[in-house]
Amino acid sequence: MATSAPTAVAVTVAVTAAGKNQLFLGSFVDSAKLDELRYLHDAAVAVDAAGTIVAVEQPCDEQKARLTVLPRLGWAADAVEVHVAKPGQFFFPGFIDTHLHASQYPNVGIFGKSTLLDWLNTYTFPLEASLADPSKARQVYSRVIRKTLSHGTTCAAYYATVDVASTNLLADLCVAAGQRALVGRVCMDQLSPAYYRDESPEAALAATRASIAHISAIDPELALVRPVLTPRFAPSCSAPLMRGLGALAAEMPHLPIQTHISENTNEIALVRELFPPASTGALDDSYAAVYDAFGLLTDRTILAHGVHLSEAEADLIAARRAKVSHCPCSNSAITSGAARVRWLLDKHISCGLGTDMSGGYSPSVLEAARLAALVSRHVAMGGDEKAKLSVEEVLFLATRGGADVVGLADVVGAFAVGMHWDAQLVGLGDVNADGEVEGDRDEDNNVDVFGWETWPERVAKWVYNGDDRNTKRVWVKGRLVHERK
Ligand SMILES: Nc1nc2[nH]cnc2c(=O)[nH]1
Ligand SMILES: [Zn+2]
Repeated sequence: MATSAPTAVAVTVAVTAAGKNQLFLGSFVDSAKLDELRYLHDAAVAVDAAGTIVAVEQPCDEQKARLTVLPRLGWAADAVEVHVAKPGQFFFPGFIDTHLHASQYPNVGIFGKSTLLDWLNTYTFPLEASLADPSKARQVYSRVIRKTLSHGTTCAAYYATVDVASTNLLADLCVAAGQRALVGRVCMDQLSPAYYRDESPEAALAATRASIAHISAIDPELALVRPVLTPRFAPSCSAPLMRGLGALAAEMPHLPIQTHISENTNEIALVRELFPPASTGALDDSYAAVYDAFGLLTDRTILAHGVHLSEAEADLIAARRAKVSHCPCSNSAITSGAARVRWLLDKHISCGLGTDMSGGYSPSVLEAARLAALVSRHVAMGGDEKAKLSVEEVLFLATRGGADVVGLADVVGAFAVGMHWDAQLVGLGDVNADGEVEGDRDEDNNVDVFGWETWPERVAKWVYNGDDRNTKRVWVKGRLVHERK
């Protein structure tokens, strides 16, 4: 099927930031390092009108902030918007979903007993193809953006479809809603039904360039959305297309690349059959070596899954400094396997979390974090006791780890001067000293806090029982993009 014509004129949509200086007061929690959270209580974070954090002060209440921080910043007191977290609430960095298919959102939960290759043909390709209808694409993409924002996802690495116009629409909608995003037009010119594939490698590359041009035009500084080269996975791409995408990656070194790798054993066998090393000049017959042979295994590459990687492949990925998006929900739902995250981390491979909707059934990165913890326990039960991931570790993957995976390690994922205010306000059900429920109503909250828990215990209860009801407010680059009423 041909991709539809690119939209003729790129509409410049204002990439809005907060527009006003802001002061956030209360408790802040972020990752100090992989296995350690930092707790800043009675603290203040000042965010300028462009959405950048300009001061982090602790201890600091509103009075002290007005007397010291605001004058130091040269901010007039009446021109600052103040946000105070209630006792028991805390600010946490926004989540980063390093791998999801916006186009598959209507199918969440619909996968039966399928595994990857039959799942693609039965459920996925028909739905993706149907989004060439612009009104359907608008409906689906608007809802996936709203839903992920409501779960605290401030940055998402999206796959759209092969269709240029609707891929561009996804980028427009991200800008309008204020969600930070990588948006990829899916490249696939073989082994999928005739109704859903690029007509030729040349057509795929031209369509990819058209989408890159549109996204670059609506956000010239790539402040919020950026295009991402998206070979669906090796079996979907002919050698000429892979070669062309490798050349495009070299021509545009600012662009990230996203794809899938070693998710399912039948998929791996297919790659071996399709790309014998003699035909590609690859180092060996592994899946990672195929991407490497085409110049697609780089420090800008996001590899989803990596469930069945060999030792040598992981070493190659580490050597190329490519990143891995761990997708525990999807890997469990469509029975792909249990990725060995500790093993990857021990090889110094940067890892983040992906919901991989709709291979994964949940739009929530918090759910992905919880499942990462559980799947790591299954790996541990397989004999590797140190495979277990802690609450601190899965939250690192959901924030700072993810930021590194999408190439934004210096921009988002933590509360530090110079980083952007991409954050969520988390509220848990709390009780006062008399045992009365304070803050959030019991019926609108799945986390019961009794009052005697330590802060690490509260955060653990959030990870294991929390959901979007605890996500009270969400900001991206200083702009309020979601508020739970
Ligand atoms: N999980 C998942 N794996 C893939 N491999 C190729 N395409 C897909 C997809 O859409 N989802
Ligand atoms: Zn995927």
